[in-house]
Amino acid sequence: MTQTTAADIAALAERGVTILGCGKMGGAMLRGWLAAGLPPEAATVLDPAPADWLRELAARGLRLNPERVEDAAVCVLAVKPQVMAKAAPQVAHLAGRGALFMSIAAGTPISFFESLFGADAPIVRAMPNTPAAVGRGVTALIGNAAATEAHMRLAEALAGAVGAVVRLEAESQMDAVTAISGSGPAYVFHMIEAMAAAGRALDLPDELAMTLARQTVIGAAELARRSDASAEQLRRDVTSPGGTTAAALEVLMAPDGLTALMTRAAAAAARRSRELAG
Ligand SMILES: NC(=O)c1ccc[n+]([C@@H]2O[C@H](COP(=O)([O-])OP(=O)(O)OC[C@H]3O[C@@H](n4cnc5c(N)ncnc54)[C@H](O)[C@@H]3O)[C@@H](O)[C@H]2O)c1
Ligand code: PRO
Repeated sequence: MTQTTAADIAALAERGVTILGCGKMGGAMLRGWLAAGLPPEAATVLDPAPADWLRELAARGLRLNPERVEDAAVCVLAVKPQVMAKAAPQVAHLAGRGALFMSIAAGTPISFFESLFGADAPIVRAMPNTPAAVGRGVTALIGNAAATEAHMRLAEALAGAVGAVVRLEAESQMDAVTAISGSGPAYVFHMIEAMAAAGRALDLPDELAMTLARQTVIGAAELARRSDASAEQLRRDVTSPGGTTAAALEVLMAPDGLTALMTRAAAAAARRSRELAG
């Protein structure tokens, strides 16, 4: 894991960061960088349908859809995998300026970007997640052969400004990473929905069921964050022998319970990630 320093952000601010596609994920990362001290004028956004908050930031110095981007320390590629081939050529010239390319697109392999930008261009493939918007993301990354240790540190500085960072040993791990941490926040949000639905099935009113489910997930996550105890120990701490939790866990931890279901779900996500590679 890497910690981002104010000096890292200052270095990025010098040559700027360009974001190609600033929707949910690119936007979440940009929010985190701005909160970490990146000045708006150091950010350039290329997006044909920018959100209102980006237009507002443009009034405070952010460069929005300039005719041409002259330079960037880092160019973040954050469009959907399906539009990458159409969108990425507009920043290909930055390879000649020594920019580091950082793709967050699911499924899209480094080789795809090498064919666009050249194998000499430093390219980092990263998989962040949306809690980056509140500085609680986790990003896994790996570089191509042209990415030096300095490039990797730069990518880690950017990702580290919005949460934890892990370096992968092989690009082949990326499909599994995407299935666990990239898509994972959606599983947790669905857990809130599922718990609320279970509460309604037990005759709780809608709003009360949702409040209890949401606050329970928030509280459990915060406890997991602050505690040194393992997830297993934290689970045991809730579970009185012969009590209510034990009764529920007998269902959830059955051979066809949550682990089996989660394993199937993550396998489906990893399969889809491999398919997106084309
Ligand atoms: N959403 C997530 O949780 C998440 C997590 C990790 C990685 N990713 C990856 O991030 C990328 C973006 O996903 P998202 O969820 O933010 O999607 P999104 O649709 O919210 O954002 C994509 C943005 O790209 C813009 N765009 C479309 N065509 C463009 C073009 N030609 N040039 C520039 N911009 C263009 C769109 O206007 C939009 O704002 C995807 O590749 C996805 O795999 C997403
Ligand atoms: N969102 C993207 C998707 O669903 C990638 C991980 C999270 O494809």
